[in-house]
Amino acid sequence: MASSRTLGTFRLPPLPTIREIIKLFRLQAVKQLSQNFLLDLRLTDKIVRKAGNLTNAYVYEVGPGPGGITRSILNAGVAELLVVEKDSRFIPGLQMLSDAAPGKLRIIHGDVLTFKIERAFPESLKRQWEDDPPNVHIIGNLPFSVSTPLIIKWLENVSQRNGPFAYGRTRMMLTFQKEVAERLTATTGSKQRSRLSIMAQYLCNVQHILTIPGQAFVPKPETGCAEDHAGDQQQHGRNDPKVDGSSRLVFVALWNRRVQKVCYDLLCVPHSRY
Ligand SMILES: C[S@@+](CC[C@H](N)C(=O)[O-])C[C@H]1O[C@@H](n2cnc3c(N)ncnc32)[C@H](O)[C@@H]1O
Repeated sequence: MASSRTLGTFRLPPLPTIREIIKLFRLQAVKQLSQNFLLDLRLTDKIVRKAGNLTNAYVYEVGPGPGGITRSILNAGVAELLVVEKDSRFIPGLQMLSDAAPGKLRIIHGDVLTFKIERAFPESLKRQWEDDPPNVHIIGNLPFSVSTPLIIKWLENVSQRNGPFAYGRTRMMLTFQKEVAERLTATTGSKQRSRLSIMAQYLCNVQHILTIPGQAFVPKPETGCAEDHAGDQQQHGRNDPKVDGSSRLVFVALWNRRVQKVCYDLLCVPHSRY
């Protein structure tokens, strides 16, 4: 195994740009899979830097798509990056990245909602809940269509200390449409305060990290993509004709707290009611 110094200084060799990869493999975005890509590697580098020091880390990326964030994670000197992508069209482009970073990128063609990450990384990474967090991180520009069910599933996993949290207090850096991010971070008394705010903040320290304008994505997200949002409006009885959840996405970091008690009752509510 390479020394930590070598791992920390790894850089990918020159590669086709993400735009060229999209052209080469004809990767037009598919609306049903909430595909909105980040092509600017300076932006993806910035996002990945916000996840903290990833030197020698084990990282789980959700929905790598054409691989912008994936490249930035690999350049951060990780020990291993495991990506789970549902759309098979992206696999050849990711394979190209894997060839450029031998032994570092593991590609799973699968569904993040069912993939079992708890067995994917070495047992030796596991930490007690009360210890410092393990060197395991989750990063993802999440597809809108799965972001709410996924975060609810993961909060349930946090409360039960299983799934990605079988390693300990695994940290997460994830995108959400603006409205969901506002609910995740809403403080007591604010208009956006909801079950999701209470659950997330009971279990984790939740931080708004970065707002990304819609123009940074290709294609720019549309209102129709925000499937979660419809359920949200129903739940809160809001009738706001101008929904801008589509135009901005927000990266939110969730740092699991050392809470002792679980709040399982809250987690049993179907996701459409958060
Ligand atoms: C918003 S795009 C982000 C792509 C890329 N990470 C970026 O930032 O440019 C979401 C990605 O998640 C993938 N995806 C959608 N549903 C998924 C699922 N259930 N499991 C795994 N990947 C999924 C899509 O195919 C797409 O590549």
